[in-house]
Amino acid sequence: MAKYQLRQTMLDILIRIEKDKGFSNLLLNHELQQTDFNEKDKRLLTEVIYGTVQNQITIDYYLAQFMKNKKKLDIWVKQLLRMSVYQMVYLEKIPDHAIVHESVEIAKIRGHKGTASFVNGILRSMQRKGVPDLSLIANPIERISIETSHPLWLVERWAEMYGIEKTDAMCHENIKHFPMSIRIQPMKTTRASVMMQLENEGFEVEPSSFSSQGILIKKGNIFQTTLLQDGFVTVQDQSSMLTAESLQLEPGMKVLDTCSAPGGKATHIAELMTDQGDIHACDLHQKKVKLIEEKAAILDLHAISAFQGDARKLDEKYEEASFDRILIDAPCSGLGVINGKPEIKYEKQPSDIERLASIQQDIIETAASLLKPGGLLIYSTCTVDKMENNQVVQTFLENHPAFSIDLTFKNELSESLKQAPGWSAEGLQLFPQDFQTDGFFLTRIKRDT
Ligand SMILES: C[S@@+](CC[C@H](N)C(=O)[O-])C[C@H]1O[C@@H](n2cnc3c(N)ncnc32)[C@H](O)[C@@H]1O
Repeated sequence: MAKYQLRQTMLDILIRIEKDKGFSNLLLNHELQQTDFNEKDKRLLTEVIYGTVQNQITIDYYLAQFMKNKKKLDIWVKQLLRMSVYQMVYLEKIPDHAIVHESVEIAKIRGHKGTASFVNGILRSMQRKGVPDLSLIANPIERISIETSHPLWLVERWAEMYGIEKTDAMCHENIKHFPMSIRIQPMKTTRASVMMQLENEGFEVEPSSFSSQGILIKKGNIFQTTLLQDGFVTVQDQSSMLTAESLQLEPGMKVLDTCSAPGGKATHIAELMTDQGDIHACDLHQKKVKLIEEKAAILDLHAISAFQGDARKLDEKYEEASFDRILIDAPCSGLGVINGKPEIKYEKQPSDIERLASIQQDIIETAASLLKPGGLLIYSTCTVDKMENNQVVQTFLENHPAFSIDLTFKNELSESLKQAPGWSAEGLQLFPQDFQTDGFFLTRIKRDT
């Protein structure tokens, strides 16, 4: 193995995340499959990559205190400094002198003596002087932004929409470690037997209160079992399980899933219909249609037919009032999944939210016409933003008196969800801090006539 291989790999991944705007989880999974690092090193690699990206604004604030000359750094130098600071400030297990030594050696290999001494100077002064106390930042918006590494515009936007306290809690939750959740395939196994198997293998698990198929994994790595590849379980955030759970599905129904890839919710729909019925799963991108098919195949589900299509034009493919149930799990800014995909918070701009809200509006306008009278439609997103959630739904209802919000789905949920703080006249906004799930919005709409 080449010298400093682990840190060099960390650095290469961080450079790619910044250059290619790649998703850290995808790049990391790919890398972990390629390398022959031992489990301990793989864990450290994961921790440093996520931690460095997750805390980037905080780290840059720390670094700025030690860089007199504000010259623009090469990407690799910037990322090397960031990952070194992450390890020095956030990880206790590695001594600072070892981190500084390795970083300086890597700087010598990748750059020249001058770069190495620049890196050495900054890291040694930080080691000597320590980092500034962020709680002393007087402006609360700025403090939250720097403490939790969320861009200022986003903190301002959330504070305006949800108040400063909720925003503070949400931003802090977004940088914590969340337990993962899985959904069992109930036609192949039971929740009790999967939980028992996992416990026997040393996992810590808990039943989910969101779905009778859900299991929370508090400790253990599900990817090291054969349960996923054998199609007994699939990974799904608990919040997402609420969509199919709230559709009042029955075997034999005709269902449309307008934005379906990679098929997490379509397969849940099929399971709740005991794989009997007609599930039309649409996605805009042909290559993603394959993902839906693969997920259905692995879970042994056959009632789903996946196809490429634009949800804004589905009225050209189907007659009005064709479906008993419709799910619109709309493309969105993803500001609810910052915890697992931290780069989202740096990449999204207010203009993206406006653009997406307009697409969401077009999708709901078209898809709703395909719902039968008496039928139910779920509109959901994995974002926390009123423009993409409450406003899209409100505008739709204003223009379509034949539809109304059916908040009775609240009564079908668990006691804890009934008490969720995010209920409004438009539906349920889950905040990450409420149940340690993705930030997620859903509502149920009924076609009355
Ligand atoms: C939030 S994801 C869906 C996740 C999926 N429902 C699941 O549970 O696995 C949104 C999906 O909408 C797709 N999409 C974006 N614009 C679309 C459009 N105009 N019509 C149909 N699908 C679209 C994206 O390709 C993406 O796969």
